[in-house]
Amino acid sequence: MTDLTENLPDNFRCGFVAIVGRPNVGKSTLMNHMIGQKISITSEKAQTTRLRVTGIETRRDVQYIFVDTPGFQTRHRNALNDALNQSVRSTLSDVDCVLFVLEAGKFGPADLEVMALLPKHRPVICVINKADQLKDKAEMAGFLVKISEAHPFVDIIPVSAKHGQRLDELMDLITPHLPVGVPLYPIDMVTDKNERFLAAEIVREKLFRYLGEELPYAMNVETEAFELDGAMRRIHVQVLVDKPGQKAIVIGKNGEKLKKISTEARMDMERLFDGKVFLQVWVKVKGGWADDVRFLKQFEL
Ligand SMILES: Nc1nc2c(ncn2[C@@H]2O[C@H](COP(=O)(O)OP(=O)(O)OP(=O)(O)O)[C@@H](O)[C@H]2O)c(=O)[nH]1
Repeated sequence: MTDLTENLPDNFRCGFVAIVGRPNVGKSTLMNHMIGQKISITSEKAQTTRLRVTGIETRRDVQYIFVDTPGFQTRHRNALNDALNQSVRSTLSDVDCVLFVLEAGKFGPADLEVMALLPKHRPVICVINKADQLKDKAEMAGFLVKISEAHPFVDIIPVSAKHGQRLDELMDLITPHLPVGVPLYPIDMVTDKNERFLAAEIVREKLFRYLGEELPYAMNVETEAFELDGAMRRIHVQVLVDKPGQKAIVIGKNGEKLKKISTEARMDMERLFDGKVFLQVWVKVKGGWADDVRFLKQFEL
């Protein structure tokens, strides 16, 4: 274990940073690039981030602890989305600095809804992402003026998360807002999420990849069991959907879709965990006739 306090500069800073913004503005991409490693999953489709993911980046005199929040939901009102919105609110009141992410040239009703959640007593930096998509410099200048009038941001910075542009500058803007103090995490740690969490994230990423537009909106993925059997990891991941029809879509004809998803997920897990994995993926309908019939399809891989 790394000694956290050895050779630390006196003015070392450490604090929590929340990343908020409407779905698809690039929050996950931004965090991944700032911590230099892929932890949180990204996708072309909106709403891929269901759980808060913490990324940690430690530099010579600062430790940033990033909290990636789910997209604020306005279109689909249900219990899950209400809970997600509540989680955004409570995250924002707990952190030292908030990054409010927008997409260059776009500032619509969904952005305003998120903006309404921004805390008054916390520093908020406006990050204008996808700056690479806006070729016209004059357009960016006008956009910056419009945004600066919308909220008392402590800073506004255009970046490109995908291309890693101006991210070091952004991190320098965050630093003074973090309190002086020792690092809360070991300096070589990039995430506090364990293998159990990562297993579900990997299955979720495959579901997004292979279901595309057919993806059931209210899907939830959880690791139900995670056991070490010698050097082998035995992992059970459960996919919860709303309706029996959605279950059939996830499984596919003759179970082929789920088999493909499970196989690829297992291979990724074996690479990530550096060992053999026995993976079972279960699809379950919540709240319907199938609630008690837990089992639908099971694959031994
Ligand atoms: N051109 C361009 N595309 C980007 C940039 N940053 C992110 N993207 C793309 O935007 C899409 C959404 O990115 P995500 O990081 O998944 O967005 P998110 O805000 O975390 O999305 P949710 O999980 O739905 O809230 C992906 O296709 C990214 O590749 C950027 O700087 N430039």
